[in-house]
Amino acid sequence: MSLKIALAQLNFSVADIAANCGKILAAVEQAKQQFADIIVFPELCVTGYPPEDLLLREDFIRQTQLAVDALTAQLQGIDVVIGYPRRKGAYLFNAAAVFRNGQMIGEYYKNVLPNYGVFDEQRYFAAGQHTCLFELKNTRLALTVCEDVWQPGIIAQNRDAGADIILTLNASPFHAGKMQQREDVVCAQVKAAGVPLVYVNQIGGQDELVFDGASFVADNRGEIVFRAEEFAEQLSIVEFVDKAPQLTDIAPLYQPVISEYKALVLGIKDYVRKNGFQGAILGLSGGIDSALVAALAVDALGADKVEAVLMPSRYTQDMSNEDAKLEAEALGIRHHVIPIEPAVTAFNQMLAPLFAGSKKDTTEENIQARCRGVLLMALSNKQGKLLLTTGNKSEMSVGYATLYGDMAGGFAPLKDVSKLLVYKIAEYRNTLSPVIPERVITRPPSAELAPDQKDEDSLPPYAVLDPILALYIEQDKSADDIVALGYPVAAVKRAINLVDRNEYKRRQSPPGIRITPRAFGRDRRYPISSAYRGAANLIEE
Ligand SMILES: Nc1ncnc2c1ncn2[C@@H]1O[C@H](COP(=O)(O)OP(=O)(O)OC[C@H]2O[C@@H]([n+]3cccc(C(=O)O)c3)[C@H](O)[C@@H]2O)[C@@H](O)[C@H]1O
Ligand SMILES: Nc1ncnc2c1ncn2[C@@H]1O[C@H](COP(=O)(O)OP(=O)(O)OP(=O)(O)O)[C@@H](O)[C@H]1O
Ligand SMILES: NC(=O)CC[C@H](N)C(=O)O
Repeated sequence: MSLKIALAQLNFSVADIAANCGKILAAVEQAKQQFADIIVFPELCVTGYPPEDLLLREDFIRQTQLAVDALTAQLQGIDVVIGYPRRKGAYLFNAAAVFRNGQMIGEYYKNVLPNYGVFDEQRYFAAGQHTCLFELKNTRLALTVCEDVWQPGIIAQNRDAGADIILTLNASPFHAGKMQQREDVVCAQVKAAGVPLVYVNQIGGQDELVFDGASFVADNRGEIVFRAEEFAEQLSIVEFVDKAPQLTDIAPLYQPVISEYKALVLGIKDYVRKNGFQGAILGLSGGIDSALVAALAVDALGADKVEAVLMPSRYTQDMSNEDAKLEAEALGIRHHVIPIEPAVTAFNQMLAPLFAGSKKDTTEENIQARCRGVLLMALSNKQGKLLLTTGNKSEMSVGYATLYGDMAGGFAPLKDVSKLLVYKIAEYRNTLSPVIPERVITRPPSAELAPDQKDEDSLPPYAVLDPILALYIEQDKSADDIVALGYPVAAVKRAINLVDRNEYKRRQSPPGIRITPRAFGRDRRYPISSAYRGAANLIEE
C-alpha cells in the first residue's frame, strides 16, 4: 500500500489571510498533480506565525474563521491539513485540522504551548488535552503541532493511541545550530516510540524571526529519510510504502556561516517585501559593517533596489571613500557622495555659544553621525526606501553606536551578528563573487568620528570582546565564570559594565534578524532602569 504525503514548506505572511489561503490552494493543486494523497502545511499557516497580539482581537479570529470556511469548500480531491487559531467558547486553541472533500474530518488542539525564549503562546492559547487520529488508505495518521514533539511523551502517546505516522505542523525559527537541535530532539522521541514522523516547517522572515524550513521525514528508527532545503519554498512528496517512508532527497544540514548568510538575506528580503518598501538605502563608509549590509541587501533585493550614500567628513580617510566606491561599483548599485562638512559646521556654529568653555568630546563626534542619519532618513522619506542600519551585535552589546545617528533607520540586519561573524560572513560572501574590497576586511575597524580613531582604542579587541559578550549575554555566565575561563579581568569588567549600562540604547534600536539562540529583543528582556551590575564584585589586580 502506497501513501504519498506532500510537505508544503512555504512562506506565509502574518495577517495576509487572503494571500495565505491563495497559497494553500495553489499548493493543493500542485500536490494533486503529483498524485499526493494528503498535503500538510505549517503551524498557523492561515494567519502566518507568529500573529502575536492580533490573536487577542476577536475581529481577527473571526476573519480567519470566515476565510477557513470559504477555503474548506475548495479543498477537494486530497486530504489537506492546515493550522489556524480556533475559537471554542471562552478558549482559543492553536489548531491543526484535516479536511476531506469539503468536510473537516479531524481537529487537533496543540497540547504543549511554548512560553520561553521568543515564544509567548500561553498568553494567547489554551492547551488542548487530546490526541487526534484519522484514517487514510488503511493508515492511521496523528496530528501534532511543533512544541508537542519537543516534549517527551506526546509521540509515544499517539503511538499508544494507534498512530502509524505522526504529522507535525511547525513554525520553528532559525538560529545557529537549530536544525541539528530540532532533529536530535524530535528523532530521539521518534526512535523511542518507533513510529515515523513528517515534520513540516515554514520559511520566511517575520520581523526579528527568520524561519529556515528544513522540513524532514524520519523513519521509525529516527533516521532522516528526507530533508528539504533550508530557506527555500519547496513542495515535496514523500512516499510511504506499507507505512514506512521511502528514502529520498536529503538536503545538507546547517552549515555554519553559510546558513547565517542565507538567514540574513531572506530576513532582509521579507522585511522589505512584507512592509511594502521600494528598496533599501544605506550609508556606505568603507568599513566592514556597511560593506556587508550592502552586499546582503543586493543579494536580497537586487542591485537596482539598493542605493548607497557616501558621506565623508574631515576624518574620513581617502581609502574609506575609495573602498566604498569600489564596493558600490562591484555591486552595481547607485551611489551618491554627500560631504557632511557643511552640516557639521552649521551645527557646531549654532551650538558654539552654548558650548563655549567646554572641551570637545563625543558630543561633536555624535553630531557627525547624526548629520548622516538626517540625510539618510530624508532620502528614505522621499524615495520610500527602507534605511538599513549597520550596527552589529558587538556594538549593540556595548552601546558603541550613536542614538539618532548611525542608529537611525528601520531595520538592523547585523543586530544579532557579532563582529567576528561579520568578518566570516563577508569572507564567505566574497567567495560567491568578490564585492567587498580585501582592504575593507583587513584594515582595523574605526568609527572615523575623530582623528586616527580605532574601535580598539576604546574597546577590548573583538577576538577577546566577542567571546566575553557571548558568555555573558547568550549563556548568562557570571563575571567570575568568565574570568575563570581565562579572559582578562579588565576586559571582562569593561565589557560587562558597558552591556549593563546600554540597555536603553538597545531598547531604541531598530529590529534585526535573530540568528543566535539569544538575540536582543523578545528573548532577552532586561530592565532599563536597573541597579544590577554584573561585574560589581570583580577586582582588578
Ligand atoms: N538610561 C538612559 N535612558 C535613556 N537615555 C539615556 C540613558 N542614558 C543616557 N541616555 C542618553 O543617551 C545619550 C548618550 O548616547 P549617545 O548620544 O548615542 O552617545 P554616546 O553613547 O555617549 O556616544 C556614542 C559612542 O558610540 C561610538 N560610535 C558612534 C557611532 C558609530 C560607532 C561605530 O563604530 O559603529 C561608534 C562613539 O565613538 C561613542 O563612543 C546621553 O547623552 C543621553 O541623552
Ligand atoms: N563616511 C561615511 N559615509 C557614509 N556612511 C557612513 C560614513 N561613516 C559612517 N557611516 C555610516 O555609519 C555607520 C557606522 O559607522 P562606522 O564607521 O562606525 O561603521 P562601519 O564603517 O560600517 O564599520 P566599522 O565599524 O568596521 O568601521 C556606517 O556603517 C555607515 O552606515
Ligand atoms: N512554534 C513552536 O511551538 C516552536 C517551539 C519549538 N521548540 C521550536 O522552536 O522549534
